[in-house]
Amino acid sequence: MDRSKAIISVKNLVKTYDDFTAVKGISFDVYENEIFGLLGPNGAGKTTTLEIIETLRAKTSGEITVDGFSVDHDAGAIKQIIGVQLQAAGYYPNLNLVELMELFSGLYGVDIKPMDMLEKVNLQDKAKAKYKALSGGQKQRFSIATTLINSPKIIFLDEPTTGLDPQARRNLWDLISEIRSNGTTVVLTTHYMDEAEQLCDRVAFVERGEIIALDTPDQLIDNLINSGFERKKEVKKANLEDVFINLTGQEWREG
Ligand SMILES: Nc1ncnc2c1ncn2[C@@H]1O[C@H](COP(=O)(O)OP(=O)(O)OP(=O)(O)O)[C@@H](O)[C@H]1O
Repeated sequence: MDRSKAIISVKNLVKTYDDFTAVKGISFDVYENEIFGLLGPNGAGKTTTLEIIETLRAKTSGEITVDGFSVDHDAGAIKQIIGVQLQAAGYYPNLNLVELMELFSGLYGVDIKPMDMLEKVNLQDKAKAKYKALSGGQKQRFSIATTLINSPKIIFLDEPTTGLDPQARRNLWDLISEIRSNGTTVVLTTHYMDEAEQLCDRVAFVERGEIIALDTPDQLIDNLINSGFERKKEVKKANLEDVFINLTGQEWREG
């Protein structure tokens, strides 16, 4: 992560829906090549914020730049350098994964090798499968592959691991880390605190349209401990999820 360079800058972002204010003047930067998490309860305003940055939703007020481009004047340029997960409804049911990749690369106007994209997310064995025949984890991996088609500088992942089993989640964390290692900035939303702790360089807690904390997971935890907080119960060195992973193995096995 390069702290000297903000690749996304959000200043005083406000979004109102009729008389309801969903986002109440939030400001934050995302640094180049970090994994940045937006955390918070249902309805906090995470998806709204993401979609405004992605230029898919209009803001009410505030200023946003993405890699120096303004969402007000340069939405087209922003779309070229970001990767966004497509809605599953866009995955035509009669096409297999290779054919879908060909279709999407055509839409982006880029020339990619579909098998290379599928290999990036370890779905080469499913090249001829239809999307609906994939497991939950495989569907998510395919969806992440579609964000990489235009070799974006930044990808946005909205709850990438919701509904997945522990192995599939950990596999996806590895994939997201690998994407970052290859130089891509990642902005994600999640409800899972273990995910944020393991994966994110920095997290912003959003509640009722406001950012109530923003820092590295480590610093946020240290701040809490320094304030005198103590867990009521002694924590064991492993938890039930570790038992599950230990019993069932960690390899890719959702096929
Ligand atoms: N198109 C819309 N019209 C009216 N209200 C909306 C619209 N979209 C979102 N909202 C409201 O704005 C608030 C924020 O919604 P948003 O989807 O951004 O929350 P979220 O933090 O992503 O929640 P979740 O974790 O459930 O996905 C919610 O109260 C929601 O009902």
